[in-house]
Amino acid sequence: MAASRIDGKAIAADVRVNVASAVKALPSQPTLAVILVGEDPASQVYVNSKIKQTEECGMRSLHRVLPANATQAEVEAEIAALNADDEVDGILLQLPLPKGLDSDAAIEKISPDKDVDGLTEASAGRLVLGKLGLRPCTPSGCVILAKRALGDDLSGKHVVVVGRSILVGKPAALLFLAENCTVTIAHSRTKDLAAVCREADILVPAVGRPQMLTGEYVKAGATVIDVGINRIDAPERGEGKSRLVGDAEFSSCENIAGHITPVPGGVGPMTIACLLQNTVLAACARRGWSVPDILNA
Ligand SMILES: Nc1nc(=O)c2c([nH]1)NC[C@@H]1CN(c3ccc(C(=O)N[C@@H](CCC(=O)O)C(=O)O)cc3)C=[N+]21
Repeated sequence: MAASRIDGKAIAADVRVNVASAVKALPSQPTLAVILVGEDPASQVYVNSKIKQTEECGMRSLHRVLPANATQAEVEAEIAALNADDEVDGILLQLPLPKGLDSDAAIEKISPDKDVDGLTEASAGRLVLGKLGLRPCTPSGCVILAKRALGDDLSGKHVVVVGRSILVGKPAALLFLAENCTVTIAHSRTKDLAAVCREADILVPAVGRPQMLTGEYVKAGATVIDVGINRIDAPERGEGKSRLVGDAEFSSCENIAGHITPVPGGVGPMTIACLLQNTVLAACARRGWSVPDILNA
């Protein structure tokens, strides 16, 4: 029997509706600042959709564009100015930066209070220590999707995260651990990866290899939350055409899994929804407002 699809697009829209109601309940409008360095077309598309969705949720958005040949000091000066601007609640530095710039060093300049991507050392430390803080967006989206499929209580579920990246794999493992899951982090050196993956109640492929995890990696009835967004050639659609696929091979996994996220329309839209939610949370923490109930659900 085919797995039921977890509709990330619809669930992200639900999250944004909640964010918009939360914004209405606040004393004033939160502001998200997005810094784009260079003219990478894919980054421009992402940034534009972040700006559009920020405004649709009733928040202010600031857009800072630096040329591709900007220096490290210029990028960091822009961050410093936004840190110092009391109107700004969240700062997002669009990644990747052009070659020659040090993104780790730049991210570290973002005030942890405004770190809506959850990527600074302070945010990572708070996550590890179980302290209040801003959580990385893609992993938060994965937890929300798993809860929509399985219910809010994930305790005791065996989660296998495949991939140990700083951006996704590691923080996803920690967020599922905070939900009282039993967590395994598998990676390129894991022995008999398929057998490890077949132990998973919730399988989270986050390796960046198109369609690597086939149905053989999935336990019958398991939930697959596919983090991969890979663009591959699609000659069947015509010369030079491409399409997006996940790290899981959808057609074979769909026959075995109980629930599965599609790509596109799965984790991707949740990343931006969680960014908007983080902006509200950052505004509340910075300004001493209580978090509207609708976001505590
Ligand atoms: N500081 C920073 N924070 C980020 O969160 C960040 C970043 N830099 N740089 C780039 C990556 C990528 N990313 C995506 C967000 C949404 C979709 C998304 O909504 N994708 C759609 C498909 C979009 C399409 O059709 O191309 C989907 O999966 O359905 C994808 C990718 C955020 N990133």
